[in-house]
Amino acid sequence: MLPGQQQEPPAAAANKSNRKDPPLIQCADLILPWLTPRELANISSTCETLSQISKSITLRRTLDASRFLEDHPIPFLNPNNQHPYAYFLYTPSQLLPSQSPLRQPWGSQLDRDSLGRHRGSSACKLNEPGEVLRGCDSGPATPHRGTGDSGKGVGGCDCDCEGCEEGGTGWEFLGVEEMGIMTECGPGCGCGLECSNRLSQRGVSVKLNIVRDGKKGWGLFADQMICQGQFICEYAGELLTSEEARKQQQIYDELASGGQFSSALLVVREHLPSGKACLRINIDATKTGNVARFINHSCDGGNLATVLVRHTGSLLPHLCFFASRNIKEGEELTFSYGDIRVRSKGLQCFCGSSCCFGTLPSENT
Ligand SMILES: C[S@@+](CC[C@H](N)C(=O)[O-])C[C@H]1O[C@@H](n2cnc3c(N)ncnc32)[C@H](O)[C@@H]1O
Repeated sequence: MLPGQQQEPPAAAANKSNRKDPPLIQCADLILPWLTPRELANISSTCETLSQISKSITLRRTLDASRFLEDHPIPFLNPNNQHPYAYFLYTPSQLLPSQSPLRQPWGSQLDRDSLGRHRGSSACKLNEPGEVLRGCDSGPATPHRGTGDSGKGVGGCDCDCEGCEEGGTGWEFLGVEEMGIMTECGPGCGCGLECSNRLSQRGVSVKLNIVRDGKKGWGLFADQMICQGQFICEYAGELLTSEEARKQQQIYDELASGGQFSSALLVVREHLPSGKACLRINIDATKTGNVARFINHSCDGGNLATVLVRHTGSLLPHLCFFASRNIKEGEELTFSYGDIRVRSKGLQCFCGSSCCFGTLPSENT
């Protein structure tokens, strides 16, 4: 049971006593979820009612980082309670910066009712870059849903592409430092999200939580037993050009030098057999991302394998995490951020593995 889960939310208590409040106060529970933690703190200091509503919003934010966009709530667990949650905007999949919302409601009483249980229902969901937030008002986001009675394909769809007939291609794990590669059905296929060859596009289905550590900050943990090969999540965030990534990295490095700041900009290079990089993808989950932004580094490679998943008919691959071995409930999910350390005074590594290098990997972006 999560802290405070059985208590009456302060907003409910506040609502009871609020019936005669001015309309602005009555609307506060609709407006305040759009605010950042700093804005919430400022508004809390103006009156007791707004303070109570802010507290209930904070509580609801701690209960689900995913805003009901994934199958299960992904709570923040923080024993010392000084940092109840990390603030960021949520996207279940990668998107272009121009598609990234400026604000997003989080912690509203209405979230569960209005967004649905998870993104497979009537939730707003994101798809390929250029096709954002489909399904907000129009029900399930499966534009090519099959009839299921044609006898073709799997999972009840009528797509006849090779991937569907094979019922998923699986992934090939190439080793800790090498990336697996996998192809799924995508916009170029006739099938919908229910197709069994679109596993990673249905979002996070394993139970996870986000735990605060005094040295590493937040980390992503398994809240159930996870079997080797199971899909965990995509690394979702804003897709940057390499020039944008370099500029952002400089800004993040400056902020990190002041302490209390964690960036989540990941540079993925796909290599040719010759060893030359042939594709570079920059995914920045610092402002907008999903729970993968909380995955910490481990020098021993951790328990996650990174796999580049291509969707048929889509140009850019998606970086996804799969369990590289069986993972016990309560274990932290980690992977290796790389093996290059260009900065002499890199950030100290607290992975705790026997082969710990002492500093976190760092590359020139
Ligand atoms: C992608 S974020 C991971 C989530 C982060 N811990 C947070 O609180 O948001 C990467 C940052 O986490 C921290 N981190 C990740 N792995 C670490 C490790 N093994 N030791 C120390 N800090 C780590 C570093 O600050 C790094 O820049």
